[in-house]
Amino acid sequence: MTKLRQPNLQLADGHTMPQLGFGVYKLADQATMNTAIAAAYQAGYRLFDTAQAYQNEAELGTAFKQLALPRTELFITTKIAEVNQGYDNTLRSVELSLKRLQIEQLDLLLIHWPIHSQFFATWRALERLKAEKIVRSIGVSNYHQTHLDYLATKANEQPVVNQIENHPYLSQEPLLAYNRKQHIVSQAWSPLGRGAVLQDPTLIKIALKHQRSVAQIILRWHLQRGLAVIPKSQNPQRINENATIFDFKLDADDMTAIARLNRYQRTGDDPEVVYQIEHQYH
Ligand SMILES: NC(=O)C1=CN([C@@H]2O[C@H](COP(=O)(O)OP(=O)(O)OC[C@H]3O[C@@H](n4cnc5c(N)ncnc54)[C@H](OP(=O)(O)O)[C@@H]3O)[C@@H](O)[C@H]2O)C=CC1
Repeated sequence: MTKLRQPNLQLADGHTMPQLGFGVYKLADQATMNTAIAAAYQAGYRLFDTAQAYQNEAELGTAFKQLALPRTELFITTKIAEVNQGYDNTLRSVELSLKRLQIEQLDLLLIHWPIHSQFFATWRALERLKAEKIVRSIGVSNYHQTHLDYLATKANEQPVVNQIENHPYLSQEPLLAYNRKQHIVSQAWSPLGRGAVLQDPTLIKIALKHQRSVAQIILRWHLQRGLAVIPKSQNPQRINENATIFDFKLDADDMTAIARLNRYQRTGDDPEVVYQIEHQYH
């Protein structure tokens, strides 16, 4: 078995988190999940990122069990779905997530999207789950600076991770700088832009120069900016390819060229819009 040789990032709460993780969004049936998780574990991934909204926590938990992966080696993240926000709903929904995942404790629990009406109630529930050691670390996802600032006005614990959309067409440097300033680790979702950036001529040129795939160049770019990444693939060869990114380096020219590709292009929803639309109804 490939021995894990990948870095951990230090979190502000004293825990650590693998910099490379495996996203399981859209992995649906048990056979596909088992194949993907087996390939990912073999390739050295230890962090697995799911969410209540993906409706595949049960399949992920079953895959861990059927493949007999040691719990102590795994770092498991899930996220509170919009419909489960609020204090009591969050507590109840986490109990169900743990059952589906067949585990006693989560390594990281995130609020999936900033929802105005439930903002503090959901966070209070996360703080309680952390105090009760049901969750080791707590964080947020899709939070902009305004949401982080708003949360900070009443939170006892600050989030240690902000999982945000990030790829060469949406590099979000100001938000990354703000996360850093607040000692929050930025974790890139859709790190490959869901495939949208893979045909970019600049990236293809850099890939040819390093004799690597475009996906590897992008993931390496994330790592060198200090981000955590959670690429998804259901193809064992690509799963392995995406993990083979610790044995080469991009130079300053490559980093500058990739930084110039930013064009504010999202693959998913804009958190500001989600927050404001929801705000109108409360
Ligand atoms: N917090 C949030 O709101 C969100 C979090 N996420 C998380 O982030 C993870 C990753 O994001 P996701 O949206 O899936 O997008 P990614 O950027 O990881 O891209 C996944 C797509 O790229 C393809 N792909 C993967 N590797 C390669 C490769 N080496 N070469 C060519 N194509 C490749 C995959 O196809 P194939 O499977 O066929 O290889 C798939 O279509 C999710 O699984 C989820 O865990 C995602 C969205 C929102």
